[in-house]
Amino acid sequence: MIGAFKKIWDFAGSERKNINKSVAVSFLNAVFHMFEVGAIYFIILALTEGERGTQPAWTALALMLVSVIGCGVTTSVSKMQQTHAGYFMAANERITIGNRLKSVPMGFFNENSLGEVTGVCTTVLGNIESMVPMVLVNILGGLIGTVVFTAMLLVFDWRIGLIALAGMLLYFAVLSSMQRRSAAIAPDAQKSQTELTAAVLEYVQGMSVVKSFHLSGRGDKKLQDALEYSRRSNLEMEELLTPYSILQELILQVAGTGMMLAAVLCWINGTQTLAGALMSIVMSFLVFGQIKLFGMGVTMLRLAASGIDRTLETEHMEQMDERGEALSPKNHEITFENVHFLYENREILHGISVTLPDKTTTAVIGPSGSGKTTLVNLIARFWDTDSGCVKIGGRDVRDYTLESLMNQISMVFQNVYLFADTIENNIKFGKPDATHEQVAEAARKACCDDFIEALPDGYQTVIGEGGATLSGGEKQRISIARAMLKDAPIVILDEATANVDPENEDRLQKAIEALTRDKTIVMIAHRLKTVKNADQILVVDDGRIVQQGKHQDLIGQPGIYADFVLGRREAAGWKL
Ligand SMILES: Nc1ncnc2c1ncn2[C@@H]1O[C@H](COP(=O)(O)OP(=O)(O)OP(=O)(O)O)[C@@H](O)[C@H]1O
Repeated sequence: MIGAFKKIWDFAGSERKNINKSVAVSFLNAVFHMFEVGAIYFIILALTEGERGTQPAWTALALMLVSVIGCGVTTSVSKMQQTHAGYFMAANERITIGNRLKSVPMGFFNENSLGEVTGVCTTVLGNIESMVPMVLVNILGGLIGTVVFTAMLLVFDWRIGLIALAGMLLYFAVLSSMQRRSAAIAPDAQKSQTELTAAVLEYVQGMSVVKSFHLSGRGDKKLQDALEYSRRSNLEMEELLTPYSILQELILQVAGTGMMLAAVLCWINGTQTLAGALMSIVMSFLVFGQIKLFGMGVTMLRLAASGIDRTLETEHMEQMDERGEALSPKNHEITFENVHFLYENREILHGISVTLPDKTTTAVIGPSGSGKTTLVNLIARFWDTDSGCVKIGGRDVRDYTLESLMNQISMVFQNVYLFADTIENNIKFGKPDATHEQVAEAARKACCDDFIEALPDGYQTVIGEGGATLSGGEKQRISIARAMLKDAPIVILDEATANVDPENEDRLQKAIEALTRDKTIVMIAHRLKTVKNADQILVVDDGRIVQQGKHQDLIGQPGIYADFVLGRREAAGWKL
């Protein structure tokens, strides 16, 4: 238990002071509860000793008032501190995880870990948020209450106090055995929760495929398995805990009944006054109420601790080596020096060496799966090379901090992701301090101002998650406006052709031309026109650059390029 406490304490970080305050205030709360006991004692005394008059009632009333007001104030202050501590503890951890995610290699997301991280950020941290501060207050408050009431009972009548003590020790013994056994399965219960979140997430994201293939019932096998796993592990937990809970309740009932019987017997044989006997009976209820509070806290402590373990596991995500400095190179020439790259154990790029001169356009072409995307993604350190290096302005990309590297690069993907936020904020994403005028200017250059202004709320229109409420071409142009506003000296572009109608395509082309003026451009090109106009064409095949040069050089050579252009070879996604 000490270990679990320490875990929570370490995890609380800067929120420790609020937890401290909350515990201190709940100690005060226990003190105010004592006033209640005092009030009951005065009343019992007055009733049993035949004291007439209103004095005992007034004293009891005064004590009750102090107790009620004190308890009310301390409970609300303690709850506020708990809510604050819980909320910020979880929020800070979510931010830490978010920051770490920015510098994990993209391979991390390959292994299906995204659902797991989502599960931790939602379910697990949600539990920690609501549970952790309450756990500490319950345990400490319950322990203090138990010790104080037992001590009072022992002073009051040691025989009845001993029965309470025996009941308490038995209760603790059962609790500790329950803890040991539940420790073994609590991590499994946590794991089943995160797996369920991951499965639900994947199911919802893939809903269009599920629907189009009429797969409901079969296509959701993963979800069914996750539900079954969650059901099984929760049931297992309940099956384990229920007998213990019954046994604990039984012990308290038997000890309580024993205390009552002892109180009556002591009164009958004249070794205890009637007031003393009645008071012992009242105290038996109070002391066991505090023990229950403690027991509940300890049960939750185990769950909270394993939730923290699960959360901390995500902090072990592989981080990209961050030895970099904040650099801003004078020129933006990109060089690949003998680059080898592997996905897991499969080598995809086999010793690529090439230079992309400053302020020129390089078109990368090649068959599907040849390694084009992998190659350009190495520039932005989506991955790190396995040997060799990529340089910008003569410096290895690993010499840059991720932030200063990303300041040099704008990326426009085919699959645009827009956030469920206003159009203005989506455009401002790469430059949050941009003014509205700058946003509108970027939108104008990206040829998307007309459709934005036609929307009822213009730039303040909130778009659906992933840009769901916009057409493919509109999303593309917003992402170009975003890159335009960022105005980075290197632009990496996956030229969009799919699902864009001719009118949109024309606008899209104009937007791209505006974006790429005077920049170093690397473009995975799909349009012959773009390829023809490029300063340099790289033909990638099976992870190697097999041809390099301008259109007029390559068209005359036998090889993939001429085959593509002259239609002798299938050119997926090309618009010739
Ligand atoms: N994240 C990944 N994990 C493992 N293998 C991958 C990953 N991404 C791509 N690959 C593999 O690496 C090879 C090169 O993929 P890449 O996406 O770079 O090709 P591409 O030329 O861009 O293809 P396309 O034109 O179809 O987009 C392919 O065989 C692909 O299966």
